[in-house]
Amino acid sequence: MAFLGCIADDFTGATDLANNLVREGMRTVQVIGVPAVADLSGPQAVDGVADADAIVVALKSRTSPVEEAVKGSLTALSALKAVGCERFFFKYCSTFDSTPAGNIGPVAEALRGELDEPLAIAAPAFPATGRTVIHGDLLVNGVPLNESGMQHHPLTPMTDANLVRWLSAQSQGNVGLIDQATIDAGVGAIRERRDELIHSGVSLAVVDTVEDRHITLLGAAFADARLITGGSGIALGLPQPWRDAGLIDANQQAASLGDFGGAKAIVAGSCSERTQEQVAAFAEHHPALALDAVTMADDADAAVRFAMTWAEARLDDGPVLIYSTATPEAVSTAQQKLGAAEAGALVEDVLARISQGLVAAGVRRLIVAGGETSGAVVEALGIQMLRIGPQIDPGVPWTAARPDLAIALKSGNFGAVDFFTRAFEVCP
Ligand SMILES: Nc1ncnc2c1ncn2[C@@H]1O[C@H](COP(=O)(O)OP(=O)(O)O)[C@@H](O)[C@H]1O
Ligand SMILES: O=C(O)[C@@H](O)C(=O)COP(=O)(O)O
Repeated sequence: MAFLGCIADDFTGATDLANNLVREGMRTVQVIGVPAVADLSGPQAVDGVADADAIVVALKSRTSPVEEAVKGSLTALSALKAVGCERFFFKYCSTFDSTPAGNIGPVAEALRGELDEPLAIAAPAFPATGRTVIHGDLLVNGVPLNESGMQHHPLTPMTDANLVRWLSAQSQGNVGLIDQATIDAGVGAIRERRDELIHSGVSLAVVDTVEDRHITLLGAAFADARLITGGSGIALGLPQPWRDAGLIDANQQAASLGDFGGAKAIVAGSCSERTQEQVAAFAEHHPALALDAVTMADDADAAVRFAMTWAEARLDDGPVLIYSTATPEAVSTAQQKLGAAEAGALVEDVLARISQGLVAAGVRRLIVAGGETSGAVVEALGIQMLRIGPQIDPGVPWTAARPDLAIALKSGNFGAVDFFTRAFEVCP
């Protein structure tokens, strides 16, 4: 019976979390969306659920209206409770992707209320990918979040690096901070600070995290919490204290995925700085097709047909890349013409239909870049569950979507610059 139930607000985030849990020796199943949650128990139960230590439910709730995000997350929580999970994890982005309206605060508060926990930590940092929190400020490779490129995100522009302020704007309750000095003072000091915050009426606490040792200390201090909220980094610190307390089994090996043949393709809808670099690096030596959002708006069907004709002529010769990845200036032009949400939805829809076409044309190893984009693609492909395989770079594993389809969901900002070529060398 699974011990840990996780609710992830997007699909790349869900595989990132599942990857870290697997690396820490927990048998982990990732299921897709609220419909799949209904299949967690009973005779139709998704394969692997019965033996899993952790279940990760991937939602696409990061940018949905607040009420929808809260409702979907509570539905996932009750399904996870129904299959016997005792601890819960709300996974959001290591760059805290959200708007001043939500959805991190409202979802965290709803889950905390439902679980009757007095306080939940907010722990987005993932030092292995360069995300740290110090004095409550989120840094990406040492640069404040609001200067890191994330201020230009098409859907969740992050214009303030201070998470206490950002999370307070989204929350009804009070938000506090557990700072680095307290964490360095050890588990006892962290727990004292937690109690102090609870007594002063704080219900969400941002935690500083600069190095991996902070993750270990926080994991030990909060191993008894029923709810953890954060990025996948904090999940690296939890399995060992749970094992020490006899709550989960000894270390398990991640299953290998087997062999995948067939054609290879990449679909990129992320406009993050790192994806822009990865697209440029790949396009230097491989076929790459850029799609323009404004042109798509004129005739989306024609854009899909054009991309498929282009891809089908090249798939036999090696991996191809189809991308809408664009500079902040190009994104802003498209958003002014179409509206930000409308442009995002249109591009996601076109890339999702192209992905369907690619799989129908024989692609068996598919990389998708971008969290929202991945959500749209996985939904269009009708995938219900992903089995986690080998890691390509921190936060991004290959997964098996079907016995004959390997898929890697890459967060916009994750992966080395040569990710798109190297991924196919790691591929099962
Ligand atoms: N050229 C473009 N113009 C406007 N919006 C775009 C363009 N390309 C992609 N988008 C949208 O930007 C959003 C990128 O978000 P996402 O896929 O989550 O990437 P990331 O992982 O970098 O956050 C998606 O909604 C996508 O459809
Ligand atoms: O925590 C992270 O950075 C990732 O797991 C994640 O959530 C990525 O989201 P996108 O950048 O939208 O892919």
